[in-house]
Parts: sequence; structure tokens; C-alpha cells
Amino acid sequence: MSDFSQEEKVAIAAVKRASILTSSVFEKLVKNETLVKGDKSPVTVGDFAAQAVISTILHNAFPNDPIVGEEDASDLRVESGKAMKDRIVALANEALTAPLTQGEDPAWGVGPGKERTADQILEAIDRGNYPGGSTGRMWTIDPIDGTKGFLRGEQYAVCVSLIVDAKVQVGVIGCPNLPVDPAEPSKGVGCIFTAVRGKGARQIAFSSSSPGADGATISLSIPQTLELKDLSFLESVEAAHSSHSFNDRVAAILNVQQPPTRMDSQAKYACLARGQGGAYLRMPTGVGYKEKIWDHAPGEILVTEAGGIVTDSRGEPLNFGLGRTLGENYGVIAAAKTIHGEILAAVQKAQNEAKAKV
Ligand SMILES: Nc1ncnc2c1ncn2[C@@H]1O[C@H](COP(=O)(O)O)[C@@H](O)[C@H]1OP(=O)(O)O
Ligand SMILES: [Mg+2]
Ligand SMILES: [Mg+2]
Ligand SMILES: [Mg+2]
Repeated sequence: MSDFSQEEKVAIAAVKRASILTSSVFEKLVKNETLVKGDKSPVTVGDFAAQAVISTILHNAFPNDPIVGEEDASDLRVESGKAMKDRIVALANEALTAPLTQGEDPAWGVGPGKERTADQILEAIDRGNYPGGSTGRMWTIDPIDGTKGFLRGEQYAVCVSLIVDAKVQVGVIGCPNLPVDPAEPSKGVGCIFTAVRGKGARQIAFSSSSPGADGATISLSIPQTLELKDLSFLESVEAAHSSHSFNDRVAAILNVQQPPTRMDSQAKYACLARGQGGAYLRMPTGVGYKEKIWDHAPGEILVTEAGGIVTDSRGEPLNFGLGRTLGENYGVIAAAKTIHGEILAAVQKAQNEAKAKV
């Protein structure tokens, strides 16, 4: 059985190249480079180009593995999408052809001379159309998680995971805008979080030449001594994505004294894994939205490997084998092992109160 070290290495390289791309796109993003998708959410040239880069690298390294990616290229295949398509092809090629860095293998389809045609870039984006399921290997890609945070210049994440028989085995999350050291934000931003099942979770600073090379890699573990009153719930910035008022009620039940920490994207899972906040609560707003597997698979393994527990509000593990979504939305509760049970009980109490009101 594979120890998944090669998969982790490839995923880190893919996330790093895509993160450099998205950072540079933000600096140059112009108004006509964002579209609104059918579900009203925004998508930028950065989302499409980053998915093309990650999909190309994964496909070169593991040609038989299917991919569940957030984006598809249909809006780029029509005449009105031509200008965006040209820009995306240029951005993806810039990222794919950048010089090799330590540990990268030209067989992954990267390095000078590895330009792709426009058709190959669109094909790479559309390779993310796998419907998911409960058996076999599959990768997930969320090229920009928290696109609204990205557009505000705040937190977003570049997210990749490998799922085998419905269980996440590898998760990698790039956070280009996240301080490397939360205690000293002036020290610089940009980190990659990575976890392999049974092998722990680590943070690697972007500035590091390669994992472990220069002391910029740290092992992550969630402190198990945090008291409930000192929690600061990690929650979405966007009130439409998870219920702020429900979290306020849970905080009151637990006598939490700190205000919540609002942040976009799976950076919330990453911060929890390195000891910030103490818990991540994501309860549905009641509009029937189904959570996507690419929005939780990397975060689930990262927090679990750092010594936390991730469940839904029934206390069940998240089910990554139901297709592209997690199925009916029972919310997400992630916290240190020592306090997860108490938070879960408070969530269920708040749910019962809400039910009694209707
Ligand atoms: N109504 C919704 N409820 C929950 N999550 C949503 C909803 N609409 C979009 N999302 C997704 O929530 C994630 C961001 O969560 P957060 O707000 O915590 O950063 C994104 O993947 C976003 O999708 P999208 O990528 O299409 O924007
Ligand atoms: Mg999106
Ligand atoms: Mg997302
Ligand atoms: Mg996204």
C-alpha cells in the first residue's frame, strides 16, 4: 500500500504553483475578468487558470486518477468568453512553464517548454467533471476557495485532496494571504498546510525552498487544554454561507467570552489546526445549499491529523463518498478532541430550541 508520500509531494507542488498564480492575478485583476456563475457566486480568471494548472500536474503524475474540480470551462468555450479564455491560457502557461524548483519532476508537466494549447488548457479544466462516489481514488480541486475573500484581498485558499474509498488520505491547502506566524503577522504571509492520514499535519512557509529545507516547516497540533470560555469560533465572513446567529446562540450556551473570528475559505480549518480559535462551526442557513466535497476534504484531514475531530451536527463523520456534495446539509463542527463533545451537545441544544420555536 502506498504511503502517499509521492501524492503529497505532487499536491504540494501543484498548490504552490497555483498559489503563486492567484497572488499575481490579484495584483492585476481587472473588472471584466470576473464572471457570475449560475448559482450567483463569482469566478475569476484566477479560479479557472489555477484549476487548469493543478489538473495538468495531477494528470501528468497520476494519469489514471479522476478529478472532482469546482470549475468547468463551458463559459470559456463560447464567443463571449474568448477574451477571458485567452487570459486564462496565458496565466496557466506562465505558471506551468516557470523554472523547476527543488523536488519537482519534469514528468509532472512543468518547467520551461511545457506550454499547452488553449484546447489542452480547457480540457484540463474540464477534467474536473468526475461525479465522485464511494470507491476508488479521486482528487478534489478547489482552485480558489473563498473567491469572495480573494476579491476583497482577504483570506482565500488553494485546496487539493486525495480521497480513496471515500476516506481522505492527503490534503493540501495553500493560504497565500495568511500570516506565517499568527503571533507576529508582520513576519510575512503565505503558507501551505499539508496532511497525510496517520502521518500528522504540517505548515510550510511559502518562502521555504522545499519542505523541511530551512526550518520553515512546523508540525501542527491543536492544544487540548483550551477552556470553553476562551474559544473564539472560527466562522465564515459571508452570512449567507453559514449562520452567524446560530453560532452566537451556541456561544451563549457554552458561556464563550470571546467574539468569533471571521475568515473566508478553508483557512479556517488551517488556523484551527495550528491552534487558533479552538473550534470551527459551519451550520446551514436553511436555504437548501449542499456543501461540496472540495470545500471540506482537505480541511477534514488537516484538523484530524492535528488532533481534532470533524463531524456534522449529528456527530457523524463527513461522508465524502456520496458524489460531488456531502449530501443533506447537517453542518460542520470541528474542534479539539477534548471539547468537541461539549460543543456538539450545545449545537444540538440550540437546534432543539430553534425547532421548538416553529
Ligand atoms: N449558501 C451557501 N452556503 C454555504 N456555503 C456556500 C454557499 N454559497 C457558496 N458557498 C461556498 O462556501 C465556500 C466559502 O465558505 P466561506 O464563506 O466560509 O469562506 C465557498 O466554497 C463557497 O462557494 P464558492 O466557491 O462557489 O464561492
Ligand atoms: Mg466558487
Ligand atoms: Mg470553495
Ligand atoms: Mg472555489
